[in-house]
Amino acid sequence: MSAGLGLSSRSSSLSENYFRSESLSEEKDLESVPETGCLSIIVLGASGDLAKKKTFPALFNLFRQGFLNPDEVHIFGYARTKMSDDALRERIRGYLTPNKGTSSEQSETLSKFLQLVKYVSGSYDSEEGFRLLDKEISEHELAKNSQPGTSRRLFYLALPPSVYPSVCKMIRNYCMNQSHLSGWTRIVVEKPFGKDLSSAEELSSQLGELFDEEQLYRIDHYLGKELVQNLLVLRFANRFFLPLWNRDNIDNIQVVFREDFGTEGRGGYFDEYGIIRDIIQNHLLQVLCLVAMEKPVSLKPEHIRDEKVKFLQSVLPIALEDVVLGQYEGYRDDPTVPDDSNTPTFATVILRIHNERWEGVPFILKAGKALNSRKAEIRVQFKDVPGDIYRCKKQGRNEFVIRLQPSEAMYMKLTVKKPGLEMSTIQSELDLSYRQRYQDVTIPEAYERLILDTIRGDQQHFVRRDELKAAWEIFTPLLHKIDAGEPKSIPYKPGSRGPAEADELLAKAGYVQTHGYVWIPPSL
Ligand SMILES: NC(=O)C1=CN([C@@H]2O[C@H](COP(=O)(O)OP(=O)(O)OC[C@H]3O[C@@H](n4cnc5c(N)ncnc54)[C@H](OP(=O)(O)O)[C@@H]3O)[C@@H](O)[C@H]2O)C=CC1
Ligand SMILES: O=C1O[C@H](COP(=O)(O)O)[C@@H](O)[C@H](O)[C@H]1O
Repeated sequence: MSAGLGLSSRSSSLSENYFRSESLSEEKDLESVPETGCLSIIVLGASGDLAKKKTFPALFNLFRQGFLNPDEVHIFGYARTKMSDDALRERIRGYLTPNKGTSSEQSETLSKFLQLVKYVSGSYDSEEGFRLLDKEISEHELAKNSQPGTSRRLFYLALPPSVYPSVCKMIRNYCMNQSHLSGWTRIVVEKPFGKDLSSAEELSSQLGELFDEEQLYRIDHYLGKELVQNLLVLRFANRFFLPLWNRDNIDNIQVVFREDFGTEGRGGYFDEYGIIRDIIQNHLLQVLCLVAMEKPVSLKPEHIRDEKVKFLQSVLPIALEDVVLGQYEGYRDDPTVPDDSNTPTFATVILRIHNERWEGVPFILKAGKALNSRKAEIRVQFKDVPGDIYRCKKQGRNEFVIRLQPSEAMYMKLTVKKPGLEMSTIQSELDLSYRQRYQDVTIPEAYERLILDTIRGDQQHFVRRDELKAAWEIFTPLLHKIDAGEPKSIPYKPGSRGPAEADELLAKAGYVQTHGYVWIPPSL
């Protein structure tokens, strides 16, 4: 097994007993603390959708790349569903992508991983189940001769947030590692973290009474995506961008999420939350913070998160004329969705920023389900060239596009001379397409990277409590209005671009769409 995530220059393997060993560790000034205890990863809600599709596959990928040492690691699934260890293994087996190699090597790796997985059944609010879980974990720790106090326990809550408080209480009361020496107990919680400011604050207080902020990892998987992780490097390690990244040069910025499928199978959950809580308030806003925040004092996680909070606090209250909501036709056919639901499955929201760098620049957040394509991207549109002697304005503006998925890429749309004898101009691009440029690199899944960060104790890519509060402060007034029935969601056809009113809002905000130019990801 090779340790090949490309994250560490010194040592990437946990078997070498270091955490926080990223190549930037000196710059980050993070201590490298040797860890000798065994590691138990407990997936609560192991019978669920996220666990099988994301959490276990991420653990398997870390295992096959050498980041989880079988001599130290044990993985426990926990849920109410009654099943055996083998039944859980069978449930997740089909979601674990084999590594390269012969088929016998592949099946050997798979079965070694599955042997690390055990299952404990119990409820989320009873002492009995958690005492049993603790017993199983402790037996594993003893079997590995882990010195008391050195073992590490990572609890991953792949559960509906309604049960977070009771589960955290049970962990606190019955399953804690005795955290002296270098051991620890860490809790990963999934979004949504609340439904609005007050519910999020209540949840934060409940969890805050049980665990220190350093023990809580609020995961937002967009922060684990390769091109999102690249944003600060791009902005602060390149001279190119420093003088351009401001209101003098940039006309507008969009962060866009599109899916070409609806809420199939998740209608009940989705109708309670809607697209703003599901995607915009968390994933897109987190991306936006990294696009727009000021340079942090250093790469220490707290310095980075301080800057994100400052940016969030400079967002002005959202005006209703800066919002367009949509709902795709057929959404209400789902039996779990009420016939009169106004829940948006599409939204365009413009944020306005009150600070020196961004005053007057609209930040357009757009997300939709059941649209004509699946993609997520950041689009930075520059102002027109003053004194345009080539009269190329009609061809479109300079844009810098960061394609988060699919086909990770960064490209700059610019005007060039059309090759040939005539002196005329066309739009073209400088293109850094990852699949072509980094052919030998497998881009890790977001969850892989974030679970590894949790094991290493690096909270940089997790949402801090004050950051969460600031994010809810921005959206709560609008969400309460939508919950009360206004503004209304405009119907749109599945497979379309969403409501035409959204494009009109973009044009009003100053976005100039380029016609006739399409970026095509290069093929190998
Ligand atoms: N699925 C996804 O793609 C994503 C999910 N998330 C978040 O991850 C978390 C888990 O999501 P997901 O796996 O889809 O959820 P599921 O609905 O599949 O729930 C996970 C498990 O929790 C238990 N459970 C379900 N409902 C309840 C309930 N009302 N009370 C107590 N236990 C319950 C069930 O286990 P049992 O009955 O066996 O105890 C179930 O298998 C959620 O917070 C979700 O928002 C975030 C991003 C993407
Ligand atoms: O958190 C969520 O994200 C997924 C989209 O994730 P991606 O990594 O595939 O872009 C979305 O489908 C889901 O509704 C939402 O809860």
